[in-house]
Amino acid sequence: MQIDTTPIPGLLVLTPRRFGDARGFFSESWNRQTLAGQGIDLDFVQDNHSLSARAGTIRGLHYQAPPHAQDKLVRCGRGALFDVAVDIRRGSPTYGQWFGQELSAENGRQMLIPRGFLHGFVTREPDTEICYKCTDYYAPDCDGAVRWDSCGIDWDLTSDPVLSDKDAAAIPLAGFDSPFSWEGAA
Ligand SMILES: Cc1cn([C@H]2C[C@H](O)[C@@H](COP(=O)(O)OP(=O)(O)O[C@H]3O[C@H](C)C(=O)[C@H](O)[C@H]3O)O2)c(=O)[nH]c1=O
Repeated sequence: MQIDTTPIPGLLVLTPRRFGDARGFFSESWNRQTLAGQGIDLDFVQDNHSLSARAGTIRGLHYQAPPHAQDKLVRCGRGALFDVAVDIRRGSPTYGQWFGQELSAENGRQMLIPRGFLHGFVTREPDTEICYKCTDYYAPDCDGAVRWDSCGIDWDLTSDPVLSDKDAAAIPLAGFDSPFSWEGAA
């Protein structure tokens, strides 16, 4: 597994090795033992999968607050998307900074997003599917959202995004009272 750092501490891009042959390829998209040997030991308990029919669909920016904060390992199963994480760990030297990465079925890249980040993505193709593992279960009472257009993210949109009502009504990052701190405490 190739592990690349990003300008934001803790936020990583993982690229599994692909074993190609005449049929196509095989890759291990996650192996806990292998990654623990590379210093990444996460216990995923839930696997999520969503399909977005239209290119230009934005889902996010979401977080799940403590005590049910989630680390996420995100990949694109079909199509292509631009995956974004925003650091909202109070006291972090990169608080409010964002990083984005093109994830596609073709490039096989994954984003490893620690708890303490907002997560969102915009689809680049129709019928794009995202699959991501989480280290805690869905907890609706801890679910939160920040406006997609309030963090200075360059989404590279060519038209208005497709949004859920929840995302369209989300609060801006300015004035947001983050439940996360740099030391990882709630
Ligand atoms: C997240 C989640 C949702 N749901 C149900 C609740 C709703 O009835 C329905 C759609 O939920 P939502 O509109 O929040 O889905 P997304 O807009 O794709 O939200 C996700 O997208 C961003 C990018 C994320 O990183 C989060 O995992 C998550 O917030 O699925 C569940 O049953 N379990 C879950 O874990």
